[in-house]
Amino acid sequence: MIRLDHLSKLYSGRAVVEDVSLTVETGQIAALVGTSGSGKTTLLRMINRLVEPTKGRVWIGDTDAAKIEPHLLRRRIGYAIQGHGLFPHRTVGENIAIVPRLLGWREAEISARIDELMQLFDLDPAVYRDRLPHALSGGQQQRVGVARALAARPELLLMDEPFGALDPVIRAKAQDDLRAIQRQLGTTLVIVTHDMEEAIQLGDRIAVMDKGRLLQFAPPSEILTAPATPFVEALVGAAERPFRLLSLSTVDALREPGEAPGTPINPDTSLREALALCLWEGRAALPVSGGGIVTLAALQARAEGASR
Ligand SMILES: Nc1ncnc2c1ncn2[C@@H]1O[C@H](COP(=O)(O)OP(=O)(O)OP(=O)(O)O)[C@@H](O)[C@H]1O
Repeated sequence: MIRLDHLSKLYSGRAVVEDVSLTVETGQIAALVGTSGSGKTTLLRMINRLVEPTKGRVWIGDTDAAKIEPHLLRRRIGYAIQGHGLFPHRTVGENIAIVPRLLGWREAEISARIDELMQLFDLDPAVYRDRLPHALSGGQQQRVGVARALAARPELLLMDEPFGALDPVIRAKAQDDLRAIQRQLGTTLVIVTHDMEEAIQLGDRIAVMDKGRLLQFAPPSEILTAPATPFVEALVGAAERPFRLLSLSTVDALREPGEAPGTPINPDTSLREALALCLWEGRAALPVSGGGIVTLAALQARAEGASR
């Protein structure tokens, strides 16, 4: 668990983060969103003391972060940034090994960990381990950046726009991979993003920031259906809200008994995709593999939850 307790940062008397309190439970993902300059990066960096808070405290479990030497704290907390920040003259394997080495792991253990992470991120160690970062694609470099941040099995991972530079297809894949790996490892994750879709897709909770203040901290469905302020509503995008709400659940959630013609769709299909299929193909219901149907009426009723 990580708890931010009345955290503020002032530069020359001006608050860029103002009195922010929030708790991220162990194994959950919190996504920080907000306009440029709203204080997201500053807030994130106060967690690992790359920026020292002016007021307030950061609790990592029962430990007050202010009581740990910053360099020791940063070995416990993974940190991945846009543009990955890999050392260009060290191989992929050496990059991943940096924190385990600082922590004094045995070489055999480090080597096994490099292979394990590379496989987890779909990078064949036999091919990529001894390459320099420039001999990898941007998406691969980004994955190495995240693997490196996870190398020492941190309880907490901080990510600042980690997928900002990736094209939309690779980005979607990277998000899926991150979510799967995070679930598997049980890591607590705080991620800064400009992208509301990404926040909705990844966040168990979304923190919306504006001018240094936290406007709302709630699960995506609540941010979509009950935005706390007009600003949150605008950021979520009134026109897209029904679709974003539908993207949160799968067909399984609305499956009902019945039969419908056509090729059955997978129960893991998102409600958003199911609605698109109904509309494009002019159908009132779709069959679901394994039995049952999902109806256009049920999809519309669910989407209307967003505009209430
Ligand atoms: N070291 C610093 N000295 C003075 N002002 C700073 C410093 N670091 C950040 N700021 C100011 O604090 C405000 C918040 O910056 P921050 O980078 O936290 O915002 P952000 O929400 O992450 O923005 P972006 O999405 O553009 O990265 C900005 O107005 C920025 O200019």
